[in-house]
Amino acid sequence: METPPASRAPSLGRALARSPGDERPGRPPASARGCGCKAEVEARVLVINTGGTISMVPDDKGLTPEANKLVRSLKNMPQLHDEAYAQEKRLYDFHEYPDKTLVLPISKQNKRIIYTILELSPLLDSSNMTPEDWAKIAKKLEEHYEKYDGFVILHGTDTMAYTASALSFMFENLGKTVVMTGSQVPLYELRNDGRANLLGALLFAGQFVIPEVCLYFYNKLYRGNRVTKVDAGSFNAFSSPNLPPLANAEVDIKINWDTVWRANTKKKFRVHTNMNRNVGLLRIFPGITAAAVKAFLQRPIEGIVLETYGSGNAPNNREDLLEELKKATERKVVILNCTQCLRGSVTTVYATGQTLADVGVIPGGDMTPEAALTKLSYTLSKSELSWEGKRQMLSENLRGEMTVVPTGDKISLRDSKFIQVIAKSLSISCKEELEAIRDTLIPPLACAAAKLGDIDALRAIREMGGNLSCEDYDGRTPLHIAASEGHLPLVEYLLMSGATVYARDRYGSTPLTNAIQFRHIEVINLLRETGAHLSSHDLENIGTILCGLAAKGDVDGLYAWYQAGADLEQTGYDGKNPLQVAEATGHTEVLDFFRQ
Ligand SMILES: NC(=O)C[C@H](N)C(=O)O
Repeated sequence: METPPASRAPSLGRALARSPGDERPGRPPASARGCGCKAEVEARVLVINTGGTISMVPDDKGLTPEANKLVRSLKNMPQLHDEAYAQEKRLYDFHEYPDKTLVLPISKQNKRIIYTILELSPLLDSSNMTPEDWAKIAKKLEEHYEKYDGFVILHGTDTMAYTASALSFMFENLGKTVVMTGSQVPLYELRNDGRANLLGALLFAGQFVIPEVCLYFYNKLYRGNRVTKVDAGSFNAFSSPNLPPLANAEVDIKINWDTVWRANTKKKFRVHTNMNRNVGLLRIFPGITAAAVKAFLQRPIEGIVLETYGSGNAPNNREDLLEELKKATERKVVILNCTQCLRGSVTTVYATGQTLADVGVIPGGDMTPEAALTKLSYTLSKSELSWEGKRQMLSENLRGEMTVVPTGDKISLRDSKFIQVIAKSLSISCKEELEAIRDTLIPPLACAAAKLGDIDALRAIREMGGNLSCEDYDGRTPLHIAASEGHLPLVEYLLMSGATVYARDRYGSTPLTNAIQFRHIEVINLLRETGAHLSSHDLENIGTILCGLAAKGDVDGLYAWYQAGADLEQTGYDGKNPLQVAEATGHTEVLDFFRQ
């Protein structure tokens, strides 16, 4: 999956297009390899194992997940663990969970993915999963959110689409990559799909910032709340009928960055675990009785997903049925309309569909039943919202779970004068080449606009279809530049436009470390509010850095690190802390700062 054949000639698109937000650089050059020209970088991924076929073994009752077996087995699989590297770097000496930590062989992008596997207890066949288990997964991830660059959740395939959908709502303001995966055949069998699925999931979680709950299966990365299990007997078990995959991992990994969902927020990541369980799925069928519908809608039910025919149709000649639905909505039961079809959307083109809207049923667009049910459960648990507020929330696109047709005039790539002029002078007309030009020109343009603090220019770039999380040749994003320059309104605008606070440039800097470097306290505070934090990489040699600032009497520098969350009592290489250094060098302003 990782290595393209050497003989393939680079296309114009491949040569020009650099994926925005691509390839998190992770750590700075820790050691140079081979010729010394390419530095190896590390990323940390947390794997939460919940069970499923991937970790099952046969017993007298059939396949069941076996606890504590996965790490032991993976240690013997060279494709998934490089013991020589672990020994050389004394990985087990430094890690919080030495007996649960593994490391992948070096990837083609020169990344070392160090991963830790934590298991939930008991491991479950996913048919046994409940909303309490979703909450357990969410809390485990929240507990470790700041310590890892990305996350993988191992899960059974049977209800993976439900869990992926539920987690997509439960994770509010998600800024890091979460990839769910599993397998159809246990990883311990000779021929299985578990190894490839786990490897692919780790590579996505460790190398790219795709801030969504994704589902990786059979070489494809999907948006988790768009999938449904469609095949019980194939490795190709999932389908995302209404949204193309976020990425394909074929000879090359190709990420469809335009599709990646971004939280567009200044708020910090948090999990919402208290889902409402008084929800249900009701699939209508020819001849369904009003008594059955009435029974289904009885208290304590608070909301249902009504699975209707075609583009959202139900019989409009069945007064008895419509009466039950109307009575339920009058009792404030929320009814969300989804189609029984695998592909397509609920509309009101037919009179039979309009009738449902008339009795208060909310159109669910092209949501899968799994997404609709979990969205209902999430929305109904928002006790701060009124009934109307909940209905409103259900019709909004919260996590990319439904397709919203954009209103207003969006300037398309082809309409952009600037791109047209360039394309014309280069005699380019095909869509792929236009896109390649766009992706090449947008990073420097967006970074230049960020330097100038020009929000209008960035707005225009965004309207042209440009991604404001794009990186220039050094991996620097507009947010890095705006943070370095201290342009607070621009930082705010970028965050609200989905820019990631976790981007690292090729020198290992994040927008937060740039803001520290240039002492932009308000920017530091805003980035921290949005969830930016110092990682173990940023804190390498922190004691020595702080002592250096104390020795120079640089109070602003110390304050910037303090605001960013650094511990000012760290000691430098000689065992002294910044306060002791200030005392020794007689910097009274630093001493005053520490005494405050
Ligand atoms: N392939 C699988 O993982 C199926 C299994 N029954 C589960 O969902 O846990």
